Order: sequence, then C-alpha cells, then structure tokens
Amino acid sequence: MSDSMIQTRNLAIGYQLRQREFIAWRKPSHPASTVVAGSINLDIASGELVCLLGPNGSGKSTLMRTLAGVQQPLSGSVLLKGRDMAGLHPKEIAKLLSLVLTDRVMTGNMSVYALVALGRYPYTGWMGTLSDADEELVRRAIETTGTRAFAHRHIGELSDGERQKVMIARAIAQDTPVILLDEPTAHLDLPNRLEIISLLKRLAREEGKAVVLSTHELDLALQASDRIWLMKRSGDRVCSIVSAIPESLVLEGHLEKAFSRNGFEFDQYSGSFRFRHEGSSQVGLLGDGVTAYWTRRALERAGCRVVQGASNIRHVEISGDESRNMQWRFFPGENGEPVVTGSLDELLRAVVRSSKEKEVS
Ligand SMILES: Nc1ncnc2c1ncn2[C@@H]1O[C@H](COP(=O)(O)OP(=O)(O)OP(=O)(O)O)[C@@H](O)[C@H]1O
Repeated sequence: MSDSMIQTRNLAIGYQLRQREFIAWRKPSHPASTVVAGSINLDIASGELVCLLGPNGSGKSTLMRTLAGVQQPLSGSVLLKGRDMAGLHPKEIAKLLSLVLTDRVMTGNMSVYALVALGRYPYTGWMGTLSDADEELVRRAIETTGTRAFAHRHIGELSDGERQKVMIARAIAQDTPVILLDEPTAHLDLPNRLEIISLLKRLAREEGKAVVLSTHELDLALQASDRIWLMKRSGDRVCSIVSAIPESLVLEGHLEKAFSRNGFEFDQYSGSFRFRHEGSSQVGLLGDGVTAYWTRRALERAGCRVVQGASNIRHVEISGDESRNMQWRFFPGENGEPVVTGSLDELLRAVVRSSKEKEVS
C-alpha cells in the first residue's frame, strides 16, 4: 500500500524474563522471553480508523506499546512510513506518531493548556518555548476536541471524560500522521464514548490521520472502524491477529470464537453477545417490526422458546401501530380463553402464569 503509515513484518511481541526470573527458571529448555503474540503482519493507511479488539490479557496494550516504540519487539519489525522504527531517533518517532494512554496522568497541577502544549515538544527547543505557529496549533487542538471551556483548569480537577479529551487534544497538537490510543473510551458514558469515537473518525476522514484504538466496545468497533484487528488466542496461548473489515469478522464467525463463553451467544444480526436463554416452553409469536422484536426479547427473558409465526401452539398476536394502541393477545392453548393486554408487562405476567399452570398439570 503506497500511503501505508504503519506496517509490521513478522512481528512478535511480549516480555523478556527479568534476570532473577530467568535464573530461577533456568533450564536448557526454558525460553528467556514470553511471547504474547506472534506472526503479526498488519498494515494501516492514512485516513483509516482501526479498532484493536481482543479478550482481557490477549495483548492489546502490549501491541500498542510495541507499535509506539515504547516497548521493543521480541522479533520482527515495525515500519513507520516505510522506515524501520528501530533505526529512528525518538524525536523523529514523536513527529510521526502520538500515543494516548488511559492511565491517570501524573500532572494534576498542570493546566489543561500547558498539558496540550506539551504535544509540541518534538518541535520546540530544549527550553520548550512555543512559537506563534505552535500556540496556534495548541489552540486548534483545544477547539477541535471541545475542551476550550476548561482549558484554564487543572488536570486534577477534570472528570475522566474531560481528561480523556485533553489527552487526545495533546495528541492532536503533536500533529502526527499516526495516532495510537489505548482504550480511549474506558470509564466513559455512552454520549462521551460516541463523541470521542466520532472525533477520531473525523481526524481520520478529514485530516487523513491513521488512527488505531484498542477497545472493549464491540458495538462501537463494529459501527465505527474501517478495519478491525482482532487478537485471537490459539492453542499454545500465543495470540495471532486477524485483520478484516468488521462485517467479514462477524460473517466468518471470528468474533464469536474470540469472545465465546458458556451461557452467552453471539447474535450475528446485531453483532452483540447476549444471554443464552435455555427456554423449554414454546410460545408462537405473530407480528413484526420493533414491537415484535422487543416482545420476543421479553418472552425469551421469561424463559420461553419463541417460534416466529407459529399459531398452532400457545401464542401471542400483536396488533396496533407500533407507537400507539398496541395490543397483545395471548392464546394459552388447549381451548383456554385468550388474554388481551395493553402492555408488555401484563402480557409477560399472563405468559408466565400459563407456563406455571402447564408445569403443574
Ligand atoms: N510487564 C509485564 N511483564 C510480563 N508480562 C506482562 C507484562 N505486562 C503484561 N504482561 C502479560 O502480557 C499479556 C498481555 O497483556 P496486555 O496488558 O497487553 O493485555 P490486554 O489485551 O491489553 O489486556 P486488558 O484487556 O485486560 O487490558 C498478559 O498475559 C499479561 O499478564
């Protein structure tokens, strides 16, 4: 790819054993390092937003740190704009790549403006004096991230969401073609998560940045990313990474396999995991649209196995115009009188009552 920003070539990531551990464990067969993931061949181009997904402990932070040059690869290489990172001076790397970590920053007494201005350090002299152009970039980063309202405050006084935006502002002020973010949406409420993801999408689309963020938000990753890097554990506990567009990962069953747990099932239609309801009593459901969808969810939660369109068993018929005058008719079967309800709550009580009566008889 000609506008490739980061490429990895046969990269292996992980940890060298500390000398004490190495001596304690030393046997001819014992390795001197722990490989977290291997055979990693990834590529991100400018203008792309990539989400890095994977179960806890699969190695997302380790990969982020290795891509950022904060941690050495065990083997293989990382290329930044086609140049091997191992041969680049830290200042050169800082002009190409910025890293946003979630850890609480130890700069509580620093003002927001001063922290964002730190993003200009690769371009300033040892005194850190900002030129007019630097100041302008800092102001623009503050505007872009919507942090102007608290630019004069101290970092220690900010909420998690506000602080996260400031850390992103610092990365924007650093003005690098690549931005890496380790769990930028952790601890944030839904509106803040959406705001941060749409800001990152804008940076990719409008400013041509290559953005990689690690996250546990499956739904956001499926909606927002151009590509997902999914860390998958294989038999020997070393992870491998699948890189694909979100829809292919769902259709090919990779997400389901990577996060599968007993008691949960992956719904390929919504791209989300949900409780596996082992309902034994069957209930037919006649109706469609959003009301039918939530009626089905309610019946499953109450322990029913829902059979769409079946009217030859006990069943529910929905009528009404979605927003008003909704009616649920429950036919309990065996010539029982139908129960008509105007709310889902009442319907559920009628169905549960009938299930209990069936169990007793
Ligand atoms: N400093 C370290 N020394 C040795 N092993 C480490 C070190 N840091 C992390 N690990 C191990 O490396 C593996 C990957 O950890 P990492 O933090 O990269 O995973 P993660 O996918 O980011 O996890 P999470 O989703 O829980 O944040 C884990 O088994 C972890 O125990």
